[in-house]
Amino acid sequence: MDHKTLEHLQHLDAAHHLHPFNDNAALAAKGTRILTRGEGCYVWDAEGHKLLDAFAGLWCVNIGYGRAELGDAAATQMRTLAYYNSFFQCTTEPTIRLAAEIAELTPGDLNHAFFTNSGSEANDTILRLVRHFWAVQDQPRKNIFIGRHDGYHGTTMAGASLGGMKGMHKQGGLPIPDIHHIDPPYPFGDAGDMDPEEYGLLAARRLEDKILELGPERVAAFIGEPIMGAIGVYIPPRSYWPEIERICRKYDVLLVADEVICGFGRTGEWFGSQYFGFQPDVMTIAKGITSGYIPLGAAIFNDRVAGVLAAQGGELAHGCTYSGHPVCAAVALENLRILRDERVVEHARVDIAPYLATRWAELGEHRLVGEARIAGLMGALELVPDKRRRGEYFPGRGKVGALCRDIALRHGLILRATYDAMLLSPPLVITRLQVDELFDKAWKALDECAQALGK
Ligand SMILES: Cc1ncc(COP(=O)(O)O)c(CNc2cccc(C(=O)O)c2)c1O
Repeated sequence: MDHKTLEHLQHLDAAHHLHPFNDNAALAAKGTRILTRGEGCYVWDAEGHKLLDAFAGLWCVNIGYGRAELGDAAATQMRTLAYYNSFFQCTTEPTIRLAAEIAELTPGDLNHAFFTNSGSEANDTILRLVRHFWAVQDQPRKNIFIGRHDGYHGTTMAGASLGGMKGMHKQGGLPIPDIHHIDPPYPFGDAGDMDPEEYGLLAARRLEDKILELGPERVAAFIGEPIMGAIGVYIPPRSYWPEIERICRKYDVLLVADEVICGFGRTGEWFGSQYFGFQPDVMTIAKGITSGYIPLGAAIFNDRVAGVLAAQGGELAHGCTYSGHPVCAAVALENLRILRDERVVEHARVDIAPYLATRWAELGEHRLVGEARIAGLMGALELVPDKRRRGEYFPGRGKVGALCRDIALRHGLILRATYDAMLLSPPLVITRLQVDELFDKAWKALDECAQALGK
């Protein structure tokens, strides 16, 4: 793109486009980066920079960029039937086939899919339908949801309320009533010298304390990300989720796994609940179901919940115009075919994840890194002022993360920064050679960042 066109587009963007999760005034002054092309694990911007996208867009481009088969699937469906709804006792073939495929892929008896446009809407859906599930069984007061502080479940009123991000609650008077939070499992910042598995049990038992505080007869469900992504890839000890599941079963609290990030291979298993060995009653998905090529989300219910809603729930007063959109469903089916036929998840688990873990641990040797943690193909590097003093952060938490992210970009590497943690989430199709390239660029960025800090 020539410079004149780029400047003109940046001007139009500043004048007319409100970016999500951005300081739009600062961005308008700086001018937005414009991405123009993607291929495999790389994207190019309008100035011709080739960038290794170690964040897969936004946790989502699992099969990598440039897979024309998905565009072909969209075009074919669009030409045949670009849209029809699932409202008036009807639907479309790709929608049916996708619901059946999800039932096959998800663990246990998660056999019933309600389609949405996003992960946020999927979490809105489970809040409404789980409350309805208890109400039609004469327990309308069993309507409280428990989530985690710092959890992320989306940006809608319900999604942001189920999440525990205080900055989001401040904007819009959240959380909405009857949503409570417990502290998350964050070993690096919270476990001190505790044995990791002991810490996992301690963190899980916060849920039992909260249920007993509120009264089991009031608590409808617990929602959590198997690994908390947006806050900084908080990987719980192995003991955490089985204990959460035991507590939920003990008090008949539904267990909701938010698999928007962890789903479709991110951990090396198809789902994060399989990685940690627990069975959700309800699951929400988005991102990897289409590898980000087209918007799609879904709330998946087990036979118990779907059975009660069908038998006693009457007409479900809930749905979006595009629930089960045929073009989105057709693209998702092609995405899942590639994941399955090319054994992307298995290859990621068996070959790439172990190699990535080795190289990621080497980055943990850097003088700026307090902890390098990883599970499957999602990880974090905690940047600290002194790696010998655990739990001590840089002043103005987040500034160093932003600096390191910007330096990495100059080296042609995209990593996300949350506070002073550098987050990793590459396409699942990343090769060993590209992992080496990621390592080299990340090491250079850490060195330059350390030098800028006088370390
Ligand atoms: C666990 C989880 N649940 C729900 C959502 C909401 O999905 P939608 O965005 O499709 O409504 C998400 C989304 N995850 C998300 C969204 C935006 C930014 C970042 C970040 O890490 O900066 C992460 C997510 O990570």
